[in-house]
Amino acid sequence: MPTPSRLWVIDDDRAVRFVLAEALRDAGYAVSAFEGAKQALAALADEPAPDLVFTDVRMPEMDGLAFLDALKAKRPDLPVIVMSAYTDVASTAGAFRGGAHEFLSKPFDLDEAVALAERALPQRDVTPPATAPEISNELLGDSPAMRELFRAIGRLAQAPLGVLITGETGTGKELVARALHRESPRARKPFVALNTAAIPAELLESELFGHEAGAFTGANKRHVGRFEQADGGTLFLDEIGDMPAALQTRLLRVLAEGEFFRVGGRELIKVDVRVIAATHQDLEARVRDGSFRADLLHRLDVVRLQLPPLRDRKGDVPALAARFLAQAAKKLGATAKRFHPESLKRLQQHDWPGNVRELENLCWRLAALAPGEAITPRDLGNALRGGGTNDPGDWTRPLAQAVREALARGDTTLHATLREKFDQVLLETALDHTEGHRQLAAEKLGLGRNTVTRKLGTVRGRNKS
Ligand SMILES: Nc1ncnc2c1ncn2[C@@H]1O[C@H](COP(=O)(O)OP(=O)(O)OP(=O)(O)O)[C@@H](O)[C@H]1O
Repeated sequence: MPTPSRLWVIDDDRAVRFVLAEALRDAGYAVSAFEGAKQALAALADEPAPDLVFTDVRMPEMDGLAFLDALKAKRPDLPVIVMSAYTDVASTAGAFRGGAHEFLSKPFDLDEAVALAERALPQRDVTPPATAPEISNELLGDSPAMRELFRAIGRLAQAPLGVLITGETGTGKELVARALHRESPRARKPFVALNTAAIPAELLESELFGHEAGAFTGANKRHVGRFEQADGGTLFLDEIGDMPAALQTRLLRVLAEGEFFRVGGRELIKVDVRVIAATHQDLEARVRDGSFRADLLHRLDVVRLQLPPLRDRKGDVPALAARFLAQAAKKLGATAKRFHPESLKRLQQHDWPGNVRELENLCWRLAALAPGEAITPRDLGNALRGGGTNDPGDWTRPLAQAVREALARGDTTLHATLREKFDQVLLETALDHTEGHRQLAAEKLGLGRNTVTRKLGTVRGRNKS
């Protein structure tokens, strides 16, 4: 499996940064995002250079063109895409003079940005969404529940039945869907995944069914939807419980008839797609409260696969941990570490609310940060969530100091700016922790998803206008 190209996104606007990084990740790239050019330059000293960079121009500390100069001095061949809302000749010419590969004017279409990335990465091993990097992960597990699951996958892969995969977040629902596809007669055709919760409701319909040029403001070229992309193969609809009511109705019709119109289109599109849906929600409860259609549930839920949470199969923890440490070492080009037996015991005592994903993230952090070859309980104490020191005094003291200084300067907007900063740190850290997964970030912060979306700003809308 080729390693995905590594992309950097640098923008001080957190919303742009987030949606662009997310779109590029969806396209199969490994993406790191930075809020400023300085942070990106600092990262260049510590980690291998990326394959492609997207950078904004106007940023507070160091502007994108100065960054471009600094970057080109170190890496003359690295392609850089410069993004800006200022498309005057001076800015664009400045960018190209500085060696920019492309100029992307804001607001831009995310598809356009992804297409640009594709073109800017010549002769790379193309990793379309159908073979995103996670696929190299084989499902691992020796517990009775997992063995039963593997048998079910073997049986179900051959049958053209709808499958509903349920289980808490991070339990491996997507991995199971990929395995079902890989073992099926459709294996040579695409596997296309779409996370319903990650896409704003107003864009979801065109994401699923495509649109014709001019179908709505911002639709300047034809877009082929995920259903068409998955023709002959499998469409994985994650977080199906979050699908808006109108779209549930449309999806039901398409599933029943196997044909549809693109948004704004007249041509009837016929597809042969196996739909596998997943959810961490209790869909029966959603049917009862009227937010999910019973007939859609029945159509999707021909066979149900229930994934057990990691806390119910802690026997699988050591093998998973060893696998993740080995994978991380390989990616980081370092010698593999191992867990000290005492550390393994602690791992098995932990409750794993984020399931396998939480364990995987922990292993990656430890592979990078633990000082010795054997990971000690002390290393774990620092890395395991809930095991570290969480004294609120840690951050209130510097905050009080900053407030004192700002008051001394005569600042009168302190509450608004600090509150915004507070939200920003909270949201970005949570999104980073959940790898950009909004619903999960909202849950972890004890907020509603809508609140998180509102706080993040409606940048997609802004982008399209
Ligand atoms: N049994 C397993 N063996 C190996 N890796 C696993 C297993 N289960 C999950 N993983 C890894 O854990 C991570 C999370 O898995 P995945 O994305 O499939 O979870 P999910 O249930 O779809 O999560 P969400 O509901 O948040 O979308 C992935 O990197 C996946 O490779």
